Amino acid sequence: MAERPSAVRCVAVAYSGGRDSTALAHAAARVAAREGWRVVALHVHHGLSAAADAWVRHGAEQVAAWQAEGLPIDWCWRRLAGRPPRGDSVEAWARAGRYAALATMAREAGAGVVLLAHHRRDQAETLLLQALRGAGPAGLAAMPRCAERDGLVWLRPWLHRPRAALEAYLQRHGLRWVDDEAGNADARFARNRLRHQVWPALEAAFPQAEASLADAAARVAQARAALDDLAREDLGCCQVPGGGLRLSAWAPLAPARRVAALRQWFRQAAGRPAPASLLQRLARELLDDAGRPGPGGREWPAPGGRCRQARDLLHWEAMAPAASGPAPARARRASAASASAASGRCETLGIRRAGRYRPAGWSGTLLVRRVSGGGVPLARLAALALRARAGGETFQAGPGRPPRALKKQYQAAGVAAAARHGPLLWAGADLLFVPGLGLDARALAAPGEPQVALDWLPDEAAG
Ligand SMILES: Nc1ncnc2c1ncn2[C@@H]1O[C@H](COP(=O)(O)OP(=O)(O)OP(=O)(O)O)[C@@H](O)[C@H]1O
Repeated sequence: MAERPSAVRCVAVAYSGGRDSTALAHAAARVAAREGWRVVALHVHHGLSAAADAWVRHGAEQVAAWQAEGLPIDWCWRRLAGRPPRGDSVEAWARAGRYAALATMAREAGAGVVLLAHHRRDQAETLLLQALRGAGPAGLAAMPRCAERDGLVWLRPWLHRPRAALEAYLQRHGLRWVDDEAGNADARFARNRLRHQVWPALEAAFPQAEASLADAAARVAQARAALDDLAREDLGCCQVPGGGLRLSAWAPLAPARRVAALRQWFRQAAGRPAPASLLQRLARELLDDAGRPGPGGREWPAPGGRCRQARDLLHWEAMAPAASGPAPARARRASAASASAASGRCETLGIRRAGRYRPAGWSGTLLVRRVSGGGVPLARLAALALRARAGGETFQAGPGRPPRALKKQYQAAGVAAAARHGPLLWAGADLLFVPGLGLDARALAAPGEPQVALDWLPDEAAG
């Protein structure tokens, strides 16, 4: 039999202890027993509910009971640190922390795939909630069955399965689960209101609601993929090397395609989705009444930075995020990044694949090579800021070594002054790469993550 890729030898299941992920963890462990894999059940304690300690105990006991039955399943859990910042959405904070913790645990366990227990009812609810928020195609496509993120494959194997099928599975195998009764009843959360106040009436009036809404989401997902392709093609015709958007090439597009190309451009440049209001403003304000690019020198603030028009080009300028929390190293890095930004020399570059890149404003070529170890995660290059040294930056030369001032690192490594020219590469407040020194050890990818090595070739050496 052909050797299985190592990524599937250990499969992780995001296991809340609730009904759906209990069924999924059990089913995955049974398949793993047949196929000779291992499963690791990953649980996140959000530190938000008084009952969360009991859920951890339940999970550990359940997994031990499955082990005693001979199922190849391990248990791993982590507690999130901190609290949601004042005024922020508790749900969004918990979701972001949960996915980050799941990714870390999966990598540590050597799993390349993480299974999530969402099913067809969850998908139908997601579509409705997105519609009620006024979402566009990206939101209405609801949850993808499969996504690659942080070097992991996130899979929802039961996304097309009716909720009733999961209930039948639980009954058939006599499985027990925990209910987050307080959390599920909390009417502050939109999903709970939908579940308790709307869904029973909806299903009584439209018995096919679950299936039809999930189908609709799948169709929107297809349409969205096609629109994204078109937007990428359009963008390809108006983007310049270095990432800027050439407005004279963008202006002749039909209005809806202009917005789609802008959305695509922003996502690539800023590494996050554009707020709908920003897209509307840009689409309205970038062109004058005659449909020509307006005068340059204008800027539009945006989350994480700003869009700036310089004559015929629209650029993205990333700003260092405000340091969250007391970590002094982070604060130092952030202030170095903003000092660097303040020095005025900042270009942006979005890299999605290996190749040679010539960023505008710098005399040289950035060489990006796929490597299997010792590289930086490719995903971190999606929105790079290229800056000159501004003083105050620190660089960590190797894992386990202390970060030290860049100047000291150059001296220690004996890098000649001439070889120090070139841009520092930043992702947000994190320094990734320094010409002459290489990758900062804090930016190194985890084993198995898609990663690349970087080299800066000044023009005389670029060839
Ligand atoms: N605390 C958690 N730890 C690990 N995985 C989780 C956690 N909460 C949710 N998940 C994963 O995300 C999926 C969807 O989350 P959701 O909040 O809908 O689940 P739940 O209602 O808490 O639990 P379940 O889906 O198991 O009934 C879960 O099925 C599970 O795979």
